[in-house]
Amino acid sequence: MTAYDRLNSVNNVLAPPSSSSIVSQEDIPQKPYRTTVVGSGNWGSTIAKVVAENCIERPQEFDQTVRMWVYEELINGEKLTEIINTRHENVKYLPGIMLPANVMAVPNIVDACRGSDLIIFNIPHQFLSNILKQLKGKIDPRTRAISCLKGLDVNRDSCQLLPDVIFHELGINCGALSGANLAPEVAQCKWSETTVAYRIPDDFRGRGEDIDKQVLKHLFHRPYFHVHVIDDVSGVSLAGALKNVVAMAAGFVDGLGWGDNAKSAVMRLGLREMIHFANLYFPDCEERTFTEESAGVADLITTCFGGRNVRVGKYMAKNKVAAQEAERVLLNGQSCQGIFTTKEVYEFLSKRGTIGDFPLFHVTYDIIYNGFPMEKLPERIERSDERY
Ligand SMILES: NC(=O)c1ccc[n+]([C@@H]2O[C@H](COP(=O)([O-])OP(=O)(O)OC[C@H]3O[C@@H](n4cnc5c(N)ncnc54)[C@H](O)[C@@H]3O)[C@@H](O)[C@H]2O)c1
Ligand SMILES: O=P(O)(O)OC[C@H](O)CO
Repeated sequence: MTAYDRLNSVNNVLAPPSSSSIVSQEDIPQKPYRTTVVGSGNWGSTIAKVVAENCIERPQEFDQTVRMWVYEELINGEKLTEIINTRHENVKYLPGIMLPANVMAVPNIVDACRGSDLIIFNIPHQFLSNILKQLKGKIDPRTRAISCLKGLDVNRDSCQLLPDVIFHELGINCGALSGANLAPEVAQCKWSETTVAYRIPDDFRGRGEDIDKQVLKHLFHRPYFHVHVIDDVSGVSLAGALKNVVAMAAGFVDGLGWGDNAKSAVMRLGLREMIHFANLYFPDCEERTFTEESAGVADLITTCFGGRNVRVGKYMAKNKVAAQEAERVLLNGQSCQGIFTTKEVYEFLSKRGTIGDFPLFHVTYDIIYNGFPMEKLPERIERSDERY
């Protein structure tokens, strides 16, 4: 039985080898590209599964083993890495889904990334700086990266997009993957789209020698996961981060039982503020990424209907509890990024004196962090809506 047959007998998700799997001689690397996924949460494990399926299908292009860095923890006395490597299931963060046997869980971050041609970062963004500290100085600068994170890096003086943070800390070119992608649906091979953004770096080594857009498409595209590759790394990253703030507000409206019209109003203004934020602070973003790509409006819609952020917001409204309590009760260790991003966005905009231009972002912050009554959300939006 080949590796291909073995994987398919478990997951039944592989496309039969076809002419579309054939790559031109020029694009076949001398040594198949090695890939690492840094992160093994709900989305980290799902992306590892997607990538591992493609590695099996494309043995000339990709090394068969996909290393997945796992933040080690004990589950009923057993190491999570051992569970994944023997039972091929991430029982804590993606239960009920078989991972391909070529996903190899690795507990040491440096070992997981050593010799990789492409590192796919996929962790909750509050852990990124610590991860990058451990990798700094240990990664070959010819390595390339993709960030699947949805978040921002805000400190006293700046707001940075996460692919830029990865580039600054590790010196490696980094693109982004983001879209309307609720992990449990993608993990079950339910059809969806995503956006991959990548800019070819100045030191590109050539076809068959380096990661390019075709390589990324071959690595991420599945019959159930359609990839559109574009250049706008900033737009893809920023949209993925800001939609989580809007989803929190959509959750409040859900929890208050205000209905779909109210939720649509929140989403409309949210999209407007996302684009306004991009225009003010990241003018290299393309507006059409927000309005036409899966990473933009489609992600906003899915996240406001079925994501963890909206569920946390809803639970807060229904049960009158703090965001962190809702996250703890609902998510079993998974992370609600909107709690962090709402604060980071508020702090950044306040320092620049522009928070008044962002009434939805502002009131969402006040509800989560200052106990502002969520029933008064419409007043805050209405008053400020005429400012731009
Ligand atoms: N889950 C989804 O549906 C989904 C879809 C698209 C994008 N995303 C984005 O992908 C990123 C990763 O999300 P996720 O769903 O995989 O994670 P998650 O919410 O499931 O978070 C849990 C992960 O955090 C890890 N972790 C816990 N403590 C840690 C520590 N101290 N240091 C490092 N790691 C630690 C856990 O091991 C686990 O892998 C986020 O930016 C998220 O917004 C998520
Ligand atoms: O579950 P959420 O709210 O973190 O959203 C997950 C994805 O970002 C949706 O695309």
